[in-house]
Amino acid sequence: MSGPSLYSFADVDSLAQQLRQYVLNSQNAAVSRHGNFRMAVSGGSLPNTLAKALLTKGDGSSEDTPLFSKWEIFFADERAVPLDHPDSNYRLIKDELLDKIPSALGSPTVHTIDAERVKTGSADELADLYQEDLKRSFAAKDSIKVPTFDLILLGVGPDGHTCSLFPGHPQLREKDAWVVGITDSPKPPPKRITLTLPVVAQAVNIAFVATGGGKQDILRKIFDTEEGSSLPSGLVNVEAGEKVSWFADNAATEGVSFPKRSSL
Ligand SMILES: O=C1O[C@H](COP(=O)(O)O)[C@@H](O)[C@H](O)[C@H]1O
Repeated sequence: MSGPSLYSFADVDSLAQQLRQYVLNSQNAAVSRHGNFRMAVSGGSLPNTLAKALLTKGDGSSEDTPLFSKWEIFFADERAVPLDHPDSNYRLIKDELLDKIPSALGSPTVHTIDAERVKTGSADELADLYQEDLKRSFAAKDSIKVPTFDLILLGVGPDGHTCSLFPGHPQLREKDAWVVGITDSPKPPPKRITLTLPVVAQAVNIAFVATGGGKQDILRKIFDTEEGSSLPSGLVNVEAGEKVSWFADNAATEGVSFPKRSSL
């Protein structure tokens, strides 16, 4: 299997344009395969860029139209906070994207963390409940070892974390569970749930979005050093290879020697 693609664009607007094309290609292929589009999203800076990509007017063709009523949105990771809390990844995607989708385009089905149990449930209980939700969507008829998302959209932290999989954390080695809880996230808030690495690597397509000069050091580490391939984001590159695309701007890729592409 060959490696990931690293796309580098002049600015966030050009990145958003290409990200739109990539997401809609993925949507169109998924809808032809099985009638809907099952995607997992991250929090952090991603929802803002994703909204830029999806809320702009397209060229009006059927290939360039988001079919939101066929979308099922899951979370690559979520913080164990109420859904209206400022730290909630759901709240972020709701504020940035979901609330701004014109009603004529339909609305996605969104799979949130269990809102009733979020305050009192342990991280493990919340992870189990979310895994049950995934089972209902992905394994309703068959028993499957790992769910196959059509697309997973990821961010990367300055330490190389992605989802809520942090460097050196035991959850990174999880092989069986689809979703795990964590109570000691080095980035606040500490209590979270996250998809596991085998679930991320199984997706049909996986895209990282990394913008701004603040991502330079970590991108250099991930793409140009041995050490980078053992960080959580680097492990996604290793495990999923050519299924992985990185959407970055030139500010983030400055100084990265790994070959860059400038269009899809
Ligand atoms: O805590 C988190 O951080 C990562 C990276 O966020 P960014 O702001 O550096 O893009 C994010 O992907 C993850 O979903 C979030 O929970």
